[in-house]
Parts: sequence; structure tokens; C-alpha cells
Amino acid sequence: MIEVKDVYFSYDDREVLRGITLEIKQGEVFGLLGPNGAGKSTLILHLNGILKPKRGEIKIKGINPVKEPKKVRRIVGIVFQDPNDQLFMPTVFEDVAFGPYNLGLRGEELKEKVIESLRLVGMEGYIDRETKELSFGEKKRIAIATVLAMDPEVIVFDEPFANLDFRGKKLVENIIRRLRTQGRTVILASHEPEYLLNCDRIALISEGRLVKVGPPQDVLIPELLRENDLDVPPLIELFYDLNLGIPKNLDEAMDLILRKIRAP
Ligand SMILES: Nc1ncnc2c1ncn2[C@@H]1O[C@H](COP(=O)(O)OP(=O)(O)OP(=O)(O)O)[C@@H](O)[C@H]1O
Repeated sequence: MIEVKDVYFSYDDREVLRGITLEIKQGEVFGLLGPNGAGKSTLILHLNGILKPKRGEIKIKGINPVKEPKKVRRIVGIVFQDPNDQLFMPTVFEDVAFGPYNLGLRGEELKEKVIESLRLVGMEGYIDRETKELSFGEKKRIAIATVLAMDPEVIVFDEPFANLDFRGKKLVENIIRRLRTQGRTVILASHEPEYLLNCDRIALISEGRLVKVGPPQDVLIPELLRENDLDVPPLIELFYDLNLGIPKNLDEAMDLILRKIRAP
């Protein structure tokens, strides 16, 4: 689905991506983990042709985003880290309608798409609000709706949980769960391992290099996280020490602990 082949990128003469090679399969929930400045956002901006590799190549379903950015942008939707980079229209309706309007939707069909997308992020009551009046968390949810409204096969979330309260985080988790059941490909970039427990695979990136890629139990190793300036959540530390594997969530964590306690 997504092939990243030996990609290098520099801002002026500062090299930020140094030979990244990755393959992401259709329907995968794929985590991009790395400390601040590792190059996660830079890599993401390559996936729909906003940035062009200095060396190497990217293919999305066989299409090169540099050569055919419009085609690729119909496949890959990116939810930017800062919603202010995503929202630029006066009202919420206009912001969410912008993408589907460009895809050809009009009238009732367009309105229904906007309402449906806002409902998915719990913001249908905000349809006529002025975007600039909204709080950061509200803007973040509208930004997600603008991407959902275009029904992309691949959705990339850059630090989707940053600056969200408990309810906002749960809502994003539920959206990701729904996208997974729909068989969409989801990419989640974060510097916090605890948000990537549920991923199928995780790529650990540091200083523009791929350090490791694999399922959570192979990548979320306390020593490896520390070596790469990442936080080690107590849950991961505990489960690693007890040799219990990596739980996907608190329910599974409880289950694993109870099984361990009850084991003869
Ligand atoms: N537009 C830009 N011009 C120059 N340098 C940039 C630009 N954007 C990012 N950088 C630099 O590139 C490096 C990688 O940044 P990037 O935003 O890709 O990292 P990141 O892993 O997403 O970090 P974070 O977790 O802080 O979002 C950083 O050193 C950053 O300062």
C-alpha cells in the first residue's frame, strides 16, 4: 500500500531524513514513534507530496506523490499536528465542506456529508460556528472531520492526542477503532509510546533514521525507548519486567495480570 524507499530529506542543508525505508500494508494501524525532532512530521508530509524526497522514492498504491499529488491526495488524508494548519475557512461548515466540494459533492449530498463527518467527531452542534472562535481541542476535532469527510483510504494522524482532554482522547481512539474495522490504513505519529500500544506495527525513528520496526512487543522495549529519548510508561516497564508481553489497553492489562496471579 505504502512504500518508502531509502528516503533522504534536508531543510536547506540540515539533513532530517536519512535513508528511511518502510512498507505499510493495507488495513494496518501503523505507529510512527520518535522523540521531538526525529523527523516524523517531515516523513508524513512526504506521503502526499507536500515535501519531495531529496533522494529515494515513495509510492502510494504504486503512485508517486511527487508526480501525481492530486491522485495521491484522494487516497491519503493527513490530520496535521496543529489544527490551525488545517482550518482556513470562516465557518466550521465551510471548512468541512471544502474537501468533499472539491470531490464534486453539492447541495443536500454535501450537507449530509458535512453533518455525518461532524457527528463522527461529536461536533454536529458546531456546524455554524466561526472556526477562529473554537478552542484548540474543538479545532482538532473539526480538523479530523475535514479529513474524514473525504473518505480517504489512508488516514495519517500527526500527534492526534496532543493537548486533548480525556474525552477528546477517547473520541480519537474510537475514531481510530472505527477506521480499523472499516479496513482503512491508519498511520499514527507520536512521541508517546502509550498511544501506540494498539498498533499492528510500530516504526521507531530517531534523528531521521529508522531504528526498529515491528509489532509493539518488539519495539516498546524499555531500554530501547530510553536510548532514544522516549518516555517509558510504567505499564510497559511493569509488563516487560514481568515478562507478560505488551497489553493493548487497560482491560487486556488486567486480564494478563489476573492470569499471571492465577497461574499455578
Ligand atoms: N520547515 C522547516 N524548516 C526547517 N527545519 C525544519 C522545518 N520543519 C521541521 N524542521 C526541523 O526538522 C527536524 C525534524 O522535525 P519534524 O517536525 O519532522 O520532527 P517530529 O519527529 O515530527 O518532531 P515533533 O515530535 O516535535 O513533532 C527538526 O529538527 C526540526 O527543527
